[in-house]
Amino acid sequence: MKILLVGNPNVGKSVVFSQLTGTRVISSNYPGTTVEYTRGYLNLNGDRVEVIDVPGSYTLEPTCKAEEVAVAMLPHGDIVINVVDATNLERNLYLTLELIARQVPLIVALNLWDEAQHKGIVIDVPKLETLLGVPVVPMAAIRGEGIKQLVARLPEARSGTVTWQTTDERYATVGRIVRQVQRVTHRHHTLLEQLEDLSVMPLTGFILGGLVLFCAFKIIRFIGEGLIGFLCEPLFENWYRPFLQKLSVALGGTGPLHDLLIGQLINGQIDFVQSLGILSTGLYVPLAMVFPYIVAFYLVLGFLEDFGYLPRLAVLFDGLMHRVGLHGYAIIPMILGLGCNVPAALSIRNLESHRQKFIASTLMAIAVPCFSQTAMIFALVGPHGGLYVGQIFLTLFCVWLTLGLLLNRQLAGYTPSLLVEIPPYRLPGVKVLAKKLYLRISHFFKEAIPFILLGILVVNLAYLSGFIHLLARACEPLFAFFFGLPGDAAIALLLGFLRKDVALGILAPLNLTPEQLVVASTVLAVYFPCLATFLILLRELGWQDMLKVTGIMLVTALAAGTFANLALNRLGLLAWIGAGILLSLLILLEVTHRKKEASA
Ligand SMILES: Nc1nc2c(ncn2[C@@H]2O[C@H](COP(=O)(O)OP(=O)(O)OP(=O)(O)O)[C@@H](O)[C@H]2O)c(=O)[nH]1
Ligand SMILES: [Mg+2]
Repeated sequence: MKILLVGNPNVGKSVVFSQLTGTRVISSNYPGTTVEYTRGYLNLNGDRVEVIDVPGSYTLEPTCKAEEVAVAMLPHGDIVINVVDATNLERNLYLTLELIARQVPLIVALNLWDEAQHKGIVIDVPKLETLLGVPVVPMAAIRGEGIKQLVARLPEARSGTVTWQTTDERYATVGRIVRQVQRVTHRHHTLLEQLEDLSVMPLTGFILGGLVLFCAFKIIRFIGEGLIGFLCEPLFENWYRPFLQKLSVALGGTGPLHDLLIGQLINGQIDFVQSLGILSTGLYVPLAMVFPYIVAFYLVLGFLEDFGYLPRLAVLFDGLMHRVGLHGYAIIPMILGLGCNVPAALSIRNLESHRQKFIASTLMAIAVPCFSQTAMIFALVGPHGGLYVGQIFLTLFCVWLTLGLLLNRQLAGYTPSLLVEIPPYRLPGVKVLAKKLYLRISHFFKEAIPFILLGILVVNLAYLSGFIHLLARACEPLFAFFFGLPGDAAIALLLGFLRKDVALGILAPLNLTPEQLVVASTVLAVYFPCLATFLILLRELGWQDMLKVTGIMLVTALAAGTFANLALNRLGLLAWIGAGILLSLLILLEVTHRKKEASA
């Protein structure tokens, strides 16, 4: 038997799913969190029943890929649990009536019951049951309330009894039902609701936005540095180093096996960053350099997600995003991409048109560095001064903006306006945040550690076999001319296909100047996403478009690297002034183009 969880976006389907099956999936306070269906199992009176978490959908006449997935799933379900937002009955019942028209065995889970009570919304559940002709179970899934009743009443699922003919009649029916079952009592606005208004009003919105970003950054640094200083460093230095040193001596201090496991000794010592052995650098980079910041970043992101801040950022940035051919909601893949490009690439599916998907994928893959990469940039370049780090991110932002403006001009079509449901602010529970953090960290471990070890292995083999010298010599002229980099940096680019953080780690033993580090980090960020991201984008966009995106990446990498090289090593400020003029021209063009369009 198969049970489908169907409902509007952001009504708590994934939370109900986790409660029913014990399978953890990511839930967040914005529409479009789930874009692929997820399977789990429920034990129903001794039978193993399959439960499927279906992407959110407003209607059974699909308007985007996530909705298509939802509709395609429908014929496969034996029972459909329609999760409904009790605070938003009017909008949600439209889909319920569509489901009833399909004659599927239905049961309604009236979720967010706690929030409805806070808002003074009273719903007459028995009456709703009679009017719809299907069982209705009120619940607050996040606290596990009502889940038991839902399971107990599953056998009662049946096709409903409401009927209508035209679309207009269906709207009228929804209106009639809501009038009969719902009563809203008066109450005062809460502090959170006042904050909701302030965060999208232009002036206060941007001030609050700036404040949020500033605090987010401070907190991430505080937690990240704290974890490194008090946990990771002491563990590695006091506990792991002596063990590794003994192993090194036992292996004779040199030889292929020693190089592979421990790496090169630097001044007779193991250097966790530069030795490049699987057991030294291979574990130190992910666990002591990247992991602490990943924890910090995802903690802060998880809070902002569940609080409901991200869609408000979408509203604030809608204007800017339209200039680069996207609407505000594309800020969500960009922000997710700052964590890991893989879920970001998946979330691009929520954008409506192919044009938007193409632009968003290109911008995200090229100019949004993932947090593993960012952590390594801070670790490697940071000690040389904030100005160098700033240069990398400023260059990436300029690349993002320039490329967006260009793509928006070149690609046919237009960007639809932002139609997004803004969820209410909610104070997230600690347990919910902890679960999400756990999910994302375990994803990091599954994704990162094997690839990092593989990466280090590849580097070692490349050194041992002499391949690296061949590659370096081949790349030497090109790298020296465009980027001012030694040919040896080529191995980093080669590894960037696997993981950007290891690739950056490879730069450490090359004794690059701070300027060279900046150029190399910039090129590494831009030229290609990691393999995992590439494969997802390939599936979303298809071969032809992915080939185009790859072409754009390579050209952009060449341009960005050359620019960084010129700015740092030859022209200095002049290069930035030139870039500024070019960008201003592009923006001017865009503005006049807009004005012309508006007057025409
Ligand atoms: N207060 C309250 N919050 C809830 C409840 N159920 C879910 N939430 C919150 O509502 C938000 C949306 O939950 P999700 O499970 O991601 O919603 P979804 O329907 O899967 O959303 P999509 O995957 O985007 O379609 C999250 O922030 C949840 O923590 C509930 O019963 N009460
Ligand atoms: Mg979901």
